[in-house]
Amino acid sequence: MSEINSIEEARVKIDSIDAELLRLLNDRMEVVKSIGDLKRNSNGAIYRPDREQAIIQRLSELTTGRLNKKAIEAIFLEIFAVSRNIELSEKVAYLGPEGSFTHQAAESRFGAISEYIPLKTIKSVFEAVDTKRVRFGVIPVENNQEGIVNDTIKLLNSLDINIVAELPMPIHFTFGSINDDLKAITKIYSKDIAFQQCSKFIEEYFNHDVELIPVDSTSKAAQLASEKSGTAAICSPIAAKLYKLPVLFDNIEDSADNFTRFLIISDDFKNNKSGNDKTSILVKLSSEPGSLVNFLQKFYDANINLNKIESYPAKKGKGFSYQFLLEFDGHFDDASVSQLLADNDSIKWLGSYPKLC
Ligand SMILES: O=C(O)C(=O)C[C@]1(C(=O)O)C=C[C@@H](O)C=C1
Repeated sequence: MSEINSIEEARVKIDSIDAELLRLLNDRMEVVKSIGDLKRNSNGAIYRPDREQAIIQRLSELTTGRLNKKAIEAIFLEIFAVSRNIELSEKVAYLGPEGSFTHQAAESRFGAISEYIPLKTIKSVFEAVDTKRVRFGVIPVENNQEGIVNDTIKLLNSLDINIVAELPMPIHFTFGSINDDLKAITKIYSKDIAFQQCSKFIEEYFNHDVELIPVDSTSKAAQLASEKSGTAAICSPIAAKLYKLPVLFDNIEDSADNFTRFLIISDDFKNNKSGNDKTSILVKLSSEPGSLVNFLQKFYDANINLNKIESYPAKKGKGFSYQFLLEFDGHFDDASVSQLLADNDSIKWLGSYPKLC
């Protein structure tokens, strides 16, 4: 690229490149529209995380300039979200309220312009998907500090719903207030758990008396703090944005590795192989000596790498049997995986999807 000597000169260049980018993006969207028409005729799914991952992977291998995989992913996830809306606007339900971390996770995948429906419980998200009121649902499945979300597993077990994709997301809290002088703040709103997870920040930054007021959600906290001087909220970045609450500090949590894994769910959904996939299953095993060992032996024999195993007591008649959530490398369409899952009534396949964590 030729040398640039002034900001004005750089901006002329940027304007011309942007015009070219816009022309190319419009060309892309024409092709996307045709794919949408073809999918409508064949009743195909609009959202294909396997294809999106393959595109990002291909471009990351192709890149020679300043854009690394993370940057390519950030740009292209928004392009895909716009593409999907051009193909067909699909409704997405998530565990609300608006401004929750699940909302943030949903937006990170479905983009800013999708139609979102916040619902009060994980069960209502599953039901909205099950009754086809929405095409996709977004719910949390585990947090590295709090463990697995039992409701999610219970509902995956009882309904015919599949996992379409996983969304690992670091959980960062922000501190927002309409006062920029911390001494003026006498009340902080948030959820109990957020106070616990940000206790060092509160201790270090507030040596005067401050009242910690627990509310139902961090979005509610952001709303209250946006309305009243002398108050503040500990909330998600998206909640602060939603209620136009000025952010004074980002990432105020004690532990840098607070991390939640969300799932995107849909009914009757099967991804194609992306080349780096994970499969989740639920399996019921009788409580006899060796039943778990015998089952796990099959994974060893088939050379399949296990990522997770969690147990749940499952009530059955008078006694108890045991149910396990297993996650392992591979896709349903891999011969080794399909053989392992074949003809086994005690296994429920939950989904095969691109592995992101
Ligand atoms: O390839 C497809 O199936 C498309 O619909 C196109 C496209 C894209 O924009 O590239 C859009 C949505 C899908 O999730 C995957 C890819």
